[in-house]
Amino acid sequence: MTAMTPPALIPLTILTGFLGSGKTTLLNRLLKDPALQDTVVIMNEFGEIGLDHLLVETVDEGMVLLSAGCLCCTVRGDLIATLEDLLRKRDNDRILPFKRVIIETTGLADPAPILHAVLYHPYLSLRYAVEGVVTAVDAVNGAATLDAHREAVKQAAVAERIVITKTDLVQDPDGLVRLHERLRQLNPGAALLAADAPAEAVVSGGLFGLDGKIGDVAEWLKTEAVEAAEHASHAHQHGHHHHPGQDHHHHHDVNRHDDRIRAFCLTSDQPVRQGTLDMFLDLLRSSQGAKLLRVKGLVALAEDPDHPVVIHGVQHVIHVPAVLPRWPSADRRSRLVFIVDDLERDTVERLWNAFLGRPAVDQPDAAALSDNPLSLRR
Ligand SMILES: Nc1nc2c(ncn2[C@@H]2O[C@H](COP(=O)(O)OP(=O)(O)OP(=O)(O)O)[C@@H](O)[C@H]2O)c(=O)[nH]1
Repeated sequence: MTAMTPPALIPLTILTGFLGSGKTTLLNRLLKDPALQDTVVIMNEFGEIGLDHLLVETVDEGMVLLSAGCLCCTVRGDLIATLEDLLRKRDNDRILPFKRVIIETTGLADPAPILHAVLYHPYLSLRYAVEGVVTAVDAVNGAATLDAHREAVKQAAVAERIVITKTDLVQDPDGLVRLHERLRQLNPGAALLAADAPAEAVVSGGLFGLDGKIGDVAEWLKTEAVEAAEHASHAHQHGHHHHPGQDHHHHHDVNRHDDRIRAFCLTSDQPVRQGTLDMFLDLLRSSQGAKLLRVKGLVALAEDPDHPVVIHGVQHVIHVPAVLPRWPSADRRSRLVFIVDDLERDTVERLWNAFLGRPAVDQPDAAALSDNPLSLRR
């Protein structure tokens, strides 16, 4: 290998889910699957996984080898330090050249900062390819947990994939259908998987493939699903308007936590100038950063419309991880998918329209907004 060859990216999956949602049980199954050989699992403490029957040997303090060829380590210092330490040991041949990392978060963790820490670390981002967030949701207690804990709602909202666990214990099939609907509404872009889904389906699906090449961007973006959910929710609200009192239980399902989190998609048929896009994203993240749980996009730049740029953001950082050699499909609209917390679609849309030079009547234009971003606040 010459110094010029960048090392292959190591896929990294963040596994989250509320306390008792079944993360560890899921992980235990995944680690026995030959498809996930040479995986490193990072967790908070070994006690969690019930390793005894899988344990082969202790490799190092805080690191053990499991029978299926996986390494398991605990977080030492912070997560960044642990991920750096793993790379160092791997590069020095002190541990097997692991091919994948799974981070199991504690049940109360907000996965966004973890994602943020890895995605935007100057060195880690060159070595690890984030495959996304997988959230375990309990089929029996999931709805009650979402009602009671905002953290659980956020975990489901930012997931790329949601695994529904404990379906074998379900006694109310309608309740399970409602849970599915609720999760679809909360996070229309996420794949909903059964607890026995193939290991590969649970851990993979990120923007980058194992070879470090860009993967299926349309699959990653899920624009259609987000747009369809928006239309459905719009029609639903209008339906309610005209028929008050009908379909009442449906509304009761959607509580305040869910209501504050939204997924929506903004598009432009016209290519966007690079400077305009930069200013839009900059203003958005500086004024609303904490509320941006995820931002994903594919944008045609006016300067080079044949090579769309991929946009990825978590909270205050939005970046361009890749420029594509071509459009993934005939749909050449620029599109940005947002998952936001406590932020109105309208606020973001007005900003987007203003920068695209299509302000609605009585709305400030881009120049006015750049001078005074606060004018967006209602
Ligand atoms: N019947 C059944 N029980 C399950 C399933 N998944 C998990 N459980 C049980 O649910 C309980 C909690 O599961 P864990 O896997 O420990 O959940 P966790 O999310 O790791 O829990 P914490 O680490 O405490 O946050 C355990 O008693 C599991 O045996 C499932 O699919 N079916």
